[in-house]
Amino acid sequence: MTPNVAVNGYIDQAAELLELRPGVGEILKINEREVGVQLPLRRDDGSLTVVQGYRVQHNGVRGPFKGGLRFHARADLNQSRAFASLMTWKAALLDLPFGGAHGSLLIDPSDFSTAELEALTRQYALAISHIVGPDRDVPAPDLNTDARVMSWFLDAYSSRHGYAPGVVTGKPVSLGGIPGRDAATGRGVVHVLSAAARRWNIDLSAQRVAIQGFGAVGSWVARELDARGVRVVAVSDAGGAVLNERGLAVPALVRAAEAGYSVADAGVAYERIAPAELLTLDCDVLVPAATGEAITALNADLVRASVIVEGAHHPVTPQADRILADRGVRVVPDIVANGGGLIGSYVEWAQNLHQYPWDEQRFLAELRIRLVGAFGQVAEFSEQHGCSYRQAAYAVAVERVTDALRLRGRI
Ligand SMILES: NC(=O)c1ccc[n+]([C@@H]2O[C@H](COP(=O)([O-])OP(=O)(O)OC[C@H]3O[C@@H](n4cnc5c(N)ncnc54)[C@H](O)[C@@H]3O)[C@@H](O)[C@H]2O)c1
Repeated sequence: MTPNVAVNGYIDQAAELLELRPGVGEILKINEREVGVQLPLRRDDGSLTVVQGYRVQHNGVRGPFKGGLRFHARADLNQSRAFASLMTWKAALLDLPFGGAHGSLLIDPSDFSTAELEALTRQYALAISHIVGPDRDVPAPDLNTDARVMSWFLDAYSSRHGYAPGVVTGKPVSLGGIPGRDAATGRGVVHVLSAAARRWNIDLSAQRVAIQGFGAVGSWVARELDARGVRVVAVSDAGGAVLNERGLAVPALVRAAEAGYSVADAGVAYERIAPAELLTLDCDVLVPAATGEAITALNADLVRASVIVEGAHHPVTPQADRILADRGVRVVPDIVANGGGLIGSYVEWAQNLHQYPWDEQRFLAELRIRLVGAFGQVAEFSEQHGCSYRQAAYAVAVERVTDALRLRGRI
């Protein structure tokens, strides 16, 4: 099942829970705009090539579109459709004034020089400059894109439209980015896990946590848990996985990852396990923070954690979701759990619009308040309607977007 089909299935469930009138569910699934661009590039060796790019804008009734831009050879339009829709629901759930968007350039960035990537980014920015802007659509880094790519995008856009730092987020701090953004998603996952533990009367300090993925999200989940004295017993990355029942020395693993090593080669005497094994370890809390569709119908029966907090996008397939629900495993869905990055984008965009910088402490407070608030709303809806947290999260979000559509007279 593609992520797009999965997200549309969740919208159908929300429409049913909210008893929306026929036809509304279909309107919630369509994209307002899908733009394809073909970018000719003269390569460093003088040869010519053409690169395909997309920008998908899902639903903008609650604010400008917002969403990632990725460079990936296997990125496609369907993937962008799913991520754009997911972003609409995440923004609505967190009550941020954005709609969802997503874009991609279909390249393997390792095949291109820095100068070629810069030229492509600038061309892409100009090719879609009529549909982006601080009050239209605000791209952000995603897979294989970063603050440098956002700076090129900002510069190309500004050359045509004037100074507009709010056209992208995820910028360097000196160009209007915010300190603390890198850590926001991982820290946010831990705020949500803490709120869940409080609600379910779980003593977090007694839990054993396993984290799949040790990148921007997973490593910050580990750091934040470690700082709170919670035992991280296993972590993995694409190169391997390590386990220690007594708890891993997170700072040593972070140092190894920052130096470019796998956690499995960190030089610490831990038991090595296969990365796939981490998902079915004997632990209390599992944080999938690497790839989509990590937990499927094939391994959901084997998961031994009693709580899963989705750090990655769509790490649990709908079939796996049903198996886990039947087994009583609690799943905190991605649209609330990994919303910290989007809150960071919102704060960056807001400070760019006002030209009034936020300090890190103010941002961190906003992060906690919004995530804990959204988690509470999801939990209440779930308890009132006897539905899963995922169904509740989508229902709360769908209700907000539907309200905006109704008030604007569109439905
Ligand atoms: N960075 C953010 O702010 C953010 C926000 C929301 C959601 N997400 C999602 O979270 C996930 C992780 O994002 P990130 O920014 O940390 O990416 P990243 O590229 O920084 O890190 C990914 C990590 O996963 C590891 N990995 C890859 N395949 C693996 C496998 N099969 N088994 C174990 N580990 C594996 C990589 O080695 C790396 O450690 C993605 O799904 C992303 O879309 C990220």
